[in-house]
Amino acid sequence: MTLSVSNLSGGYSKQPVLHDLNFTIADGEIVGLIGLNGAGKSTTIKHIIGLLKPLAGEVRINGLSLGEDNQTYRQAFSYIPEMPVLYDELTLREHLAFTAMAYRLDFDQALAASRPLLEQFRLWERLDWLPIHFSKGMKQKVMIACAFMVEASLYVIDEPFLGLDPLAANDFIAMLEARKQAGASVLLSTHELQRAEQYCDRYLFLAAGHLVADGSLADIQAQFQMPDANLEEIYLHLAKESGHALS
Ligand SMILES: Nc1ncnc2c1ncn2[C@@H]1O[C@H](COP(=O)(O)OP(=O)(O)OP(=O)(O)O)[C@@H](O)[C@H]1O
Repeated sequence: MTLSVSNLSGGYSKQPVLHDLNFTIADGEIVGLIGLNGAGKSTTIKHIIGLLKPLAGEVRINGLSLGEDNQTYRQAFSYIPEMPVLYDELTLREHLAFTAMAYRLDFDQALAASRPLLEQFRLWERLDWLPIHFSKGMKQKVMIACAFMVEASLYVIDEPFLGLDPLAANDFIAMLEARKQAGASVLLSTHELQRAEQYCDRYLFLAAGHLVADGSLADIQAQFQMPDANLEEIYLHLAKESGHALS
């Protein structure tokens, strides 16, 4: 089991935003984290990556909690934030070198392994550019390139498609699938439900900090007795059923 979240309650103050979440992600699984604005997707992610401390419960990656072994825990996952976070004074090459250092990778080897991805993203010839010269989508690609330079057990990705053109979005999905084939797990928050159906094995539906569904499309269709509905239809139904309380 790559990720296990047990009885997690948490948030930004003593008042919890997340309420008793329980879920797991197996090796080689791509799981979509879904919910309306404010449902708690980013907050869940912040708990998994150790930016927030649980008020109750725990998160384990490969069986370890952050408190048990900080270094091993942090090196087991790679994270792509919702908004690109780049250092103005570092070039793309230096961003990659910085990532390699954080994960104790040999930079030349890691860069060589990342070359196909950087070429696909048309960044290979821009290794010495500074972020100020990159477009929004290019900045997002830099974040993806840094995250995928690492062969992590778990990729935690917050809204990856913001700013990506359709070609880059397809390339990105192909990358996720390649890592999945290699046994890695992915937890990815997204509002793009139609696209999520192409590549997610399972979905976690969050509503007002509660986990209201966890399963494959077939599981969720059965749970809500909507056998022919797609993910978006089920989601809209859920949102309306609860009088828009899913926020
Ligand atoms: N830094 C913060 N301090 C206090 N409360 C916060 C903070 N960030 C988010 N929240 C609150 O936590 C709740 C969940 O927010 P979160 O960002 O996790 O939602 P989300 O599902 O990721 O939404 P979106 O789809 O808009 O990105 C919301 O009520 C929000 O107001």
